[in-house]
Amino acid sequence: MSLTIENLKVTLQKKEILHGINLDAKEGEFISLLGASGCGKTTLLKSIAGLLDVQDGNIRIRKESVLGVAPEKRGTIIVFQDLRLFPHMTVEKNITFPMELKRVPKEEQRANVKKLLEAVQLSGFEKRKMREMSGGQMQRVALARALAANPKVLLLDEPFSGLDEKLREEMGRLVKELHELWKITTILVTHDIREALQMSDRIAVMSEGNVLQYDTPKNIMEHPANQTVADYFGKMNYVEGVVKDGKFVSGLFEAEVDLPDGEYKAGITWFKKGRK
Ligand SMILES: Nc1ncnc2c1ncn2[C@@H]1O[C@H](COP(=O)(O)OP(=O)(O)OP(=O)(O)O)[C@@H](O)[C@H]1O
Repeated sequence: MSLTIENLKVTLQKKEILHGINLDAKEGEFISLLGASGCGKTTLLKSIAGLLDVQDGNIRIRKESVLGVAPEKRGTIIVFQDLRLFPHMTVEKNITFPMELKRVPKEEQRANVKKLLEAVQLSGFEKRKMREMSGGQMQRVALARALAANPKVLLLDEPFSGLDEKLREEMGRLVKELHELWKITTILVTHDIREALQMSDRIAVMSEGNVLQYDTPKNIMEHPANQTVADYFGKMNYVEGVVKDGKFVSGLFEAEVDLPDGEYKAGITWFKKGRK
């Protein structure tokens, strides 16, 4: 469902952390919050979920303000980096937990678990104890549990950052696949520029409690709003692509260029011929 954040100000221990954030996500959009450590990404996510008090501004889900609505009644679910699963319980129990709270009938719970485990590619793992699962498998269970709550807005707070690069990419692909299928409005917090570019419809680049730019990956790459955004994206090593007829095309962004045809590597402000 759609999400609108209007002039949001949040103060923690007498220090203003968010200075008037404006952001909107259309129904089914995939948004990333990108920015240096401490810029307020988690604070924004927790505010949306109702885990922090808001001093000024508004948060609307499907046009209705959710300020004052208890976290469990907002229709938001956060998956944190530490996952917060119950290690002594089975996979099934972990996933049915939100359904128990909603008093979903047992039969329906079992059918849902089956469907969710299929979705996260863990069919047959119902009776396994959480502590017998690998890191990547736990991430999948956490995702299944989040989806079990049937959220209006799914909030992902760097859920893959503890994984090695290969697993991280795998999880990224899975989340994107699930998003394509279920179209749940999703906000992902990440430090990883490449992940944000690959996964998002739009990216909010944050710095020190403000949003510096909120736009599609393509527009941000082609027209960074200011030097801070350009420098931030400049840290990304490169993307690979092809120049044909004056146009550079890659999986991440496209740009008009005055270069001969061929394969190129590109940073935000440079192009280098060849793939080496
Ligand atoms: N409970 C709190 N009380 C006081 N200050 C806090 C609290 N939680 C976070 N902060 C401060 O708020 C600022 C933003 O923190 P936040 O966790 O939102 O940043 P972040 O962008 O998510 O960082 P990271 O990428 O490292 O997770 C930081 O300066 C942090 O020290």
